[in-house]
Amino acid sequence: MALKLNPEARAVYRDITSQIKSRLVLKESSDYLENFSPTNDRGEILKRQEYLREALRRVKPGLKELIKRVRFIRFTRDYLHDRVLIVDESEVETAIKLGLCDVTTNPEEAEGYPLVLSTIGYGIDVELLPSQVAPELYVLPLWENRETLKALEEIGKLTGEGSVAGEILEHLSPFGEVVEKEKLLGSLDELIAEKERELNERIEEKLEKFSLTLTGRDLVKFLNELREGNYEAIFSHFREIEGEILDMINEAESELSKVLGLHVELFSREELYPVRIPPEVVEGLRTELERELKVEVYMKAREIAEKVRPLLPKLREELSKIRELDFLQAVKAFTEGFTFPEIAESGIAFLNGRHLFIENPQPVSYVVGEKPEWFDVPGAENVRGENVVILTGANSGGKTSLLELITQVSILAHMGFPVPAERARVGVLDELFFFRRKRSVYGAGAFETALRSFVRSLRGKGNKLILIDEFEAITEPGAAVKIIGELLKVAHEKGFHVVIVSHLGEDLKKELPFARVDGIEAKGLDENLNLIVDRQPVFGRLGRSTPELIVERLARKARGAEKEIYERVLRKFRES
Ligand SMILES: Nc1ncnc2c1ncn2[C@@H]1O[C@H](COP(=O)(O)OP(=O)(O)OP(=O)(O)O)[C@@H](O)[C@H]1O
Repeated sequence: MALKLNPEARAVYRDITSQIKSRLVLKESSDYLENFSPTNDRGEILKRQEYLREALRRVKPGLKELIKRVRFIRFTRDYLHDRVLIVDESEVETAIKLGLCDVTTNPEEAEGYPLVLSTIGYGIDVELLPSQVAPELYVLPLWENRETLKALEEIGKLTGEGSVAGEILEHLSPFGEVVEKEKLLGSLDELIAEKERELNERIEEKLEKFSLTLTGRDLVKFLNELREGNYEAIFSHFREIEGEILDMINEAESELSKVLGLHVELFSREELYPVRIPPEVVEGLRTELERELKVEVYMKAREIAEKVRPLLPKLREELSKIRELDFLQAVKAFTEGFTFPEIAESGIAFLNGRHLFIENPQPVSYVVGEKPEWFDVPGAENVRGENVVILTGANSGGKTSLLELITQVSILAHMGFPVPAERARVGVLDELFFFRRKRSVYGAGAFETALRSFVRSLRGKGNKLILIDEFEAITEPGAAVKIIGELLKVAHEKGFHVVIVSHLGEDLKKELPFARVDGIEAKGLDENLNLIVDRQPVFGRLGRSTPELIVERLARKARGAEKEIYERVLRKFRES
């Protein structure tokens, strides 16, 4: 069952999960976090710990960067309008069910489709399988996600778990040729216009040179031939240049043919200069190229799909594992330096716990309930396994922060996560209550609400940890001692664990012999009159309050009559 959290404990849980979520690369991975919601099942906690201990080792430096390159490859079932499938009457139903393209039994209806597939010999032979009818649907998503495949391959190497992505990439590589051709087809107009321009330029150059050779001696020869009526010689002169131009045209065409992978004849032989390709010829070429390419793409895709299909289940598995890896890298980053707590029957103890949301916190060691043998911090001899602790001490000493830290450690432990401490032991809880001090609300309404929440937390049985931040602020001190005293007795009788922040430590201690009183103390004042606080509570000792320290400081500094008065006040403090 889930560990029950009251609203303020739940808010701490939310803070923790949003910290982890902020370290995820993929939004989808946050689903994983839901498997780790706090539980009161000891076996489950231990199972999660065991899993995380192992799994967090798989996270290696650089993993996050690789995960950033991964996109989820979606194979969608599209209806392809460029093909028809000719089948036998008996196969029609199955073929239509594939839902991949038009289906017919009549070969005549196949006209107009660039791609004709058939199970009965009227086109490219296929079996009624998606991978044969529409192999592009397998290959294209993979081709477009080569970056993801490369990342998966590297992740496989990094984690040592291997990957099928490398093999898939190898199979895919021949697809590059047809993709190149598709690109070429897209820029056919520019390609041809460029060739046309280039060719005209070369012809023009040739003609210019030709006109130059005609000057001088050639001109005299030419005139002589003209006079003699030797037209044949004149024509041969021109034919020579005509031949050269034709050579150039042929050369240009064979270059284009090579690029397009198809024999083309584009330039008119009638009009040699300027050469010009009529638009309808370009269109004709485009149609032909498109048709050829369709078949080529299909054939290549089919060949590749055949090889790649058996690898897809493993690829899917790898992709879904990416979420897990992403989750793990986020957890690892968040829990850097944390330790897995021992899971015990009850109570909570930790050494050098570090508050999650205070920057550079002073580490604090704390224990509620049974004291582990390793809990040997200074003053630990004053800890006697008390279940109920009253936390007292200086203003802004860190009392609230300590309750928060206890909540954080408890929640993380119940998630099966490591906790921010050097060592920790956490008893399995059924319920965790955290009551913050209600700062701005005063009056009977606030008191009533607070009292009701407190009492409600004491109902029933089970393992409970109840953390209460200064209850008396909303009632009179005298009444508070009576109320808190009785309620803590109930908690004690029921074996619940309680930490309550109170300034009434002294009075409560008299009422509650079973409780321990801890104190967070100011070590003194710095040169700016600021308190120097030791965040580590002193076990079994009331925390000196701030006013006392200030009086002490003034008493030390003052002279004469004033000093005497300060000392008298100070003595009053010391008496109690
Ligand atoms: N372990 C710690 N290390 C460093 N700073 C801390 C630590 N604990 C608390 N602080 C800082 O001390 C300040 C006061 O803390 P907190 O509010 O917990 O004190 P408090 O004793 O509950 O105060 P109040 O008497 O007003 O209720 C906060 O700014 C907090 O960030």
